[in-house]
Amino acid sequence: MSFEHNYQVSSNFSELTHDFLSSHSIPPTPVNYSVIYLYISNENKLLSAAIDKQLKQKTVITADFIADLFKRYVSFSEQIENNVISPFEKTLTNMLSHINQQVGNEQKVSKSLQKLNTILKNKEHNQSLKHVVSFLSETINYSTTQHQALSKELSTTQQEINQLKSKLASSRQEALVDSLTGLLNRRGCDEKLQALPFSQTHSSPAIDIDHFKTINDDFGHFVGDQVIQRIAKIITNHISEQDLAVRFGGEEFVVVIANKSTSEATLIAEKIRLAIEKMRLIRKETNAYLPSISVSIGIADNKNVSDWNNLFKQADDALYQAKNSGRNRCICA
Ligand SMILES: Nc1nc2c(ncn2[C@@H]2O[C@H](COP(=O)(O)OP(=O)(O)OP(=O)(O)O)[C@@H](O)[C@H]2O)c(=O)[nH]1
Repeated sequence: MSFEHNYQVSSNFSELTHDFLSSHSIPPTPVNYSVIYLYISNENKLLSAAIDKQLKQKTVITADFIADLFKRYVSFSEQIENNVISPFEKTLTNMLSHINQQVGNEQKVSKSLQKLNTILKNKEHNQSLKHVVSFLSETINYSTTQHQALSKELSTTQQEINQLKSKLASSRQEALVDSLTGLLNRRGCDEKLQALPFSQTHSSPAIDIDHFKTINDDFGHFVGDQVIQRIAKIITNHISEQDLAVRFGGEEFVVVIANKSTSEATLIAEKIRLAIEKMRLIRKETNAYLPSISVSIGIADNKNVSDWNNLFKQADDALYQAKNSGRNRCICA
């Protein structure tokens, strides 16, 4: 979906959107505006068909109906921001500056009329001119009040748009992060990797908790979750800001150590392994220590592979070897 209309076309769509909203008594909230703007510009055929059907059946277009369309057809946050919110925001900003300019002009005219009124006060004859001046003053003041109210409403909508934009930005951010550990999830990993040139030397330890099932079985899922969180923290404490720590699966983590060869990455991985081995966790309910926990780590670098997936595959193969040769160890591919 791309909007390559020039400003005039967008403004026309915007006006028609406003007309549609007011003729159906729908408040111009960002969500309602987005859906109806897409309908007016006919950029989303399915959405347009749904609204046309509703109109054909002469069914009232309700806020719930629009919210549902928004969820079904518009909820790709980047698309909404680029294709709907940003053009709307531009139009809104232009309208707001136009109206505020208008208010300024009206206030100047009103001041001049007040001066004229004071001069005319002392003149006996000129009654009809006095009437005209007073009529103009009233009209201008009324118009100023209307424009100020409109300006206030548009400013509120502008604030709502800013809130919506920051909500969209944080939900986009949330979609890239694992909620249990705060590490990147796979999607977040894919996105961050795009900024890391594969041509440089990078290494990747794949880390998997040993016998994690028994921790869940013996102490429950909640304790299992806490173990995952503590291990995630240990991993992040041992890597630098340019490196990536990813929760790759349930109890498996992948780290990308940027600009470092396998030998340097192995030193880091070994420190992580030892820190996890030393970690002592106490159960609050019983005050008893949990048995010590270990991880197995497989490490690979990108010397002989063509892409990130193959690098992770090599690290995973090395991890498999670490598991098979007794666990609680680091093995290089
Ligand atoms: N608490 C908790 N458990 C999880 C989560 N994700 C996966 N698991 C559990 O992790 C366990 C993984 O078990 P297995 O794949 O058998 O591996 P393991 O017991 O760690 O054994 P090895 O990897 O062979 O050492 C399963 O019991 C899953 O239910 C999670 O988010 N929280």
